[in-house]
Amino acid sequence: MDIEEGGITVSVPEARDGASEGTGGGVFFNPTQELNRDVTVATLRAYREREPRAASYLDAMAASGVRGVRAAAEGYDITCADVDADAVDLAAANLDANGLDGEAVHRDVNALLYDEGPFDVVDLDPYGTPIPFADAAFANGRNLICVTATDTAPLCGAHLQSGIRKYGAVPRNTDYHPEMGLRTLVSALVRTAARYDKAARPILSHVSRHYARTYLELESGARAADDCLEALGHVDGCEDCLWRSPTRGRIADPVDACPECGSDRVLTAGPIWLGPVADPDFARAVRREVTDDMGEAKRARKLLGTVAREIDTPTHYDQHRLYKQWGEPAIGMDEFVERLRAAGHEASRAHYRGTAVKSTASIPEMREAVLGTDAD
Ligand SMILES: C[S@@+](CC[C@H](N)C(=O)[O-])C[C@H]1O[C@@H](n2cnc3c(N)ncnc32)[C@H](O)[C@@H]1O
Repeated sequence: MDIEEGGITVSVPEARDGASEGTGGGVFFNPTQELNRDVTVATLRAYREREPRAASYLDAMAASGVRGVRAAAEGYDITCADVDADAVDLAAANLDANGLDGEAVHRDVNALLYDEGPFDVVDLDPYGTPIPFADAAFANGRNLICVTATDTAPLCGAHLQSGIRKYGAVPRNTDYHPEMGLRTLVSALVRTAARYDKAARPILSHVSRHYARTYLELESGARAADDCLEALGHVDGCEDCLWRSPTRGRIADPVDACPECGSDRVLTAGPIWLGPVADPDFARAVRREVTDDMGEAKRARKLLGTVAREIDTPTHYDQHRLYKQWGEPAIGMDEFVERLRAAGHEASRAHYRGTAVKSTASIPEMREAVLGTDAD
């Protein structure tokens, strides 16, 4: 069937249960990833202003080619790659049908990157973890690496051993799992880039539905890579009172007991990325590039606006859980954030959950700020 997305028309297989599967069910297409693709296109537009030399775009896992076709329509010099021959034929036909130039190649993207790289922008959009493709992408990417990861259970510590194996980090299953997942992913990608003497800094990231997406800008040089690694660290967190303590530095020095409530239920996660996951100015620039021909324009603008305003903390608190702990009825989120700010604390909402609040205040400070009474 034909679908319209962001001003282009592409032929895609019939979707079953939201997404068509690559194996046995034809070429993969997931209509619910339109938000991801709309944000990608807006990012490619904004990135051109930031780095005018960026011209080539590798849609490394093209499937129907919808992402690459949309990038071609933006003027990028695109290559669509896939190991599925049907996908390559479909991507080529979709480029053709839209009158756009570009290549569709039947290649394993790891081999392609080493044989044909470098590419200015490399977009990894695999099934599950991107890690099998990360070395080739960072070794052969020049400016921007865009990465989707859908294996949220390993990333956020719900499947601990799998997370440790794939990401070379200890992710913990905390109640701030969107941050945990995203920062475990970025940690692994930053360490991968460092192997090639490159700094990889996230300039935009979001956690939406069941995936994390991050855009990492590259800077070549051993010193830049070293500086970037300084933003890795670990977080100690108490499962009982929700106390959390992020510490930068590569060597974890975990605590045995919570300094706030004395509980020994303290979990240490790391190395995770403790630096910024987005550049607020770039997020605003991307937001300005969202256009009304995008099917998810409304959600994309809301998401990017919240990302731009989000404060830079590696954890968040769930407002309902805080009020439960305090034994008080919850107030509205905007009012909650306002009261924290009025008391002099940095505070914001988070883009991934309506009840998530980010703040530099400790829990006793938050309680004081919003209830006007200190913790017992
Ligand atoms: C999730 S789909 C990509 C969806 C697509 N980017 C979109 O926006 O609709 C993953 C694709 O990766 C392809 N793939 C898996 N391993 C690959 C490899 N080593 N090299 C190139 N493509 C690969 C699969 O055949 C599948 O088409």
